[in-house]
Amino acid sequence: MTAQSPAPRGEATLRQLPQLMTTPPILTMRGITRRFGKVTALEDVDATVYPGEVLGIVGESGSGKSTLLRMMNLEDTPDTGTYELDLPGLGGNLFGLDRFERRMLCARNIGIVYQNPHLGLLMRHSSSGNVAERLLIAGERSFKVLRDKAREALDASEFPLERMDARPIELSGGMQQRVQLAKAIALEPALLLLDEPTTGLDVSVQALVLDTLKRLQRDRSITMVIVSHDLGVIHTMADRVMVMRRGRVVEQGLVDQVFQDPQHEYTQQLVHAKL
Ligand SMILES: Nc1ncnc2c1ncn2[C@@H]1O[C@H](COP(=O)(O)OP(=O)(O)OP(=O)(O)O)[C@@H](O)[C@H]1O
Repeated sequence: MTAQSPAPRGEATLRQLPQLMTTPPILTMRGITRRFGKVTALEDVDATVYPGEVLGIVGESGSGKSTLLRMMNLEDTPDTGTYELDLPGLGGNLFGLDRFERRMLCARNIGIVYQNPHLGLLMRHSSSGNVAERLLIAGERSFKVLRDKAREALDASEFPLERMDARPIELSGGMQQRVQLAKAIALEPALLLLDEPTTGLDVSVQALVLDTLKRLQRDRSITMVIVSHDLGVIHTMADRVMVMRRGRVVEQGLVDQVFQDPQHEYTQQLVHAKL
């Protein structure tokens, strides 16, 4: 199948990407299948992410987006499949690492922002303490360095610094997401994972958080994977998009290309529903 020949309806359309990605991918997943009892959350999914790009993953509820992101954060292991990150000192399938190795690898290299801040934050610890905790796991012990780095990450996330000692439970949803973001970027991760980071926020707050993410991406060239059911968020944030349905990737390509000229019937429905 080429980009020139339209796919028959109902058939997966995996478009040829332009030869823009000249560097090797930072993230490579192959043949990921995950079943929960009789439910197949992911079926033979491949994913590739290139340094400095933003990959969007879109699809209806239950299509497997969060399960795939959890795999990228090594929170879950598939029934079959491999996962490699092209980072110094790393080699082979990361699903083969033990619990401690996974924890250290994630603390040092991967940041994540969850839709539900309760998953990412200790709600009754201070905001700066939440960020410092991340640095502690990675081995930092100096109180001054912890405090300075936490402040720096909160500032970069456009969190109001006069509230840095407030507990997340006392903060608005938008501010809680900024604390999660600060925690996620504190160690300048090679990969930032965002699971519906703005879902549930007011539209105006959502726009502000997306602005912060875009600025961070532009200033630091952070490689990001963002999951959303909202095509607008994916369109704003992502360079490339993967469209998922029932645990499979049905279409992928450059965002403008896929949204302006969707080939798969399911993507066409998504795009037309948004218009
Ligand atoms: N721990 C689990 N135990 C049982 N089933 C699970 C588990 N995690 C995910 N599933 C199932 O796997 C499928 C994919 O779920 P997943 O959360 O990845 O979808 P999603 O696309 O992220 O959906 P949403 O947008 O609603 O978050 C769903 O049918 C879900 O019920």
